[in-house]
Order: sequence, then C-alpha cells, then structure tokens
Amino acid sequence: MKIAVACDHAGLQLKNVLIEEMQKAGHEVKDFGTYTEESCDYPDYVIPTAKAVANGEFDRGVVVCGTGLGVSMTANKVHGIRCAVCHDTFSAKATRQHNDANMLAMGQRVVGTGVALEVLKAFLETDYEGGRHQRRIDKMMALEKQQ
Ligand SMILES: O=C(CO)[C@H](O)[C@H](O)[C@H](O)COP(=O)(O)O
Repeated sequence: MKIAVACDHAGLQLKNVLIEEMQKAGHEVKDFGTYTEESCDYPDYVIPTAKAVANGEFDRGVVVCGTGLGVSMTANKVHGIRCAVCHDTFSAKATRQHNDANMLAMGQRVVGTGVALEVLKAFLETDYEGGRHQRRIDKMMALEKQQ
C-alpha cells in the first residue's frame, strides 16, 4: 500500500518506528514531517497528509502526536477522511471493518511501541466489511455536502 505519515514533535519517535515497520512490511511510505523534536503545530503536517489521502494519492494515512487527538481532529476536517484514534487492536480492527477508516491516529504519550505496532498491523491488514456499514458511512459522509 501507499501510506502517508505525519507527526508533531510529540510523536516523532513513534512515527519513525512505525515508518520502519511499514517499510519492512513492503509498504511505500511518504513522510510529510515533522522531522525534528522542535516544538511545532501538528496541522502544518497533518493537513497536507490528509489531503493526499483524500485525493487518492495514498491508500492510507498514519498520524502521531502526543495523544493522537489533535492530529485526528485535524485530519477529520478534511473532506473524505475518516481518521480513528486507536490504542488497542480491537478498535483498530473495528474501525476498518465497520467505518472503513482511511487514517489511523496514535499518541506517543499514551501507548507503548509494542502495542502501537500491533495496532498498526491490525489497521493495515483488516478489510472493510461493507454491507450495513456502508449505509451508515454514506449518512456520515453526506454531512460534508450539507455544511
Ligand atoms: O493535540 C494534542 C493534544 O491532544 C497533541 O498531543 C499534541 O502533541 C500536544 O498538544 C503537544 O503538546 P506540547 O505541550 O506542545 O508538547
């Protein structure tokens, strides 16, 4: 898969571990930054990442900050994005199966590397189930046209 990634200063170390793992698994990864631990503003990196996923340039996006919250809120402002904060594998699987999430957010200050890698694997390897879930996603995404 083609995967777009980004982080802020508080997610840099975990992002780098996730990138290495995705590359090892054969994915093509583009890192949209940030590249240092100097304090920065996550929207500057997450907005271009989410836009690149929404326009189809990338299959999935993975974003990391201290908690996963700021980066997910930002990504979800971009039309076409369904970004889920997941710190457990059950949620990571469910958000793929039920929500067809196209972006994953995690928090380096919340989750350890071992769990984060399992969450990433679940997110990347789980397929969307369709069926009844599509009706719900259609209703969710229709909001983007109304507002
Ligand atoms: O947006 C966040 C909070 O939900 C992220 O965790 C940020 O990484 C965090 O706010 C950064 O905080 P800092 O005090 O500027 O390092």
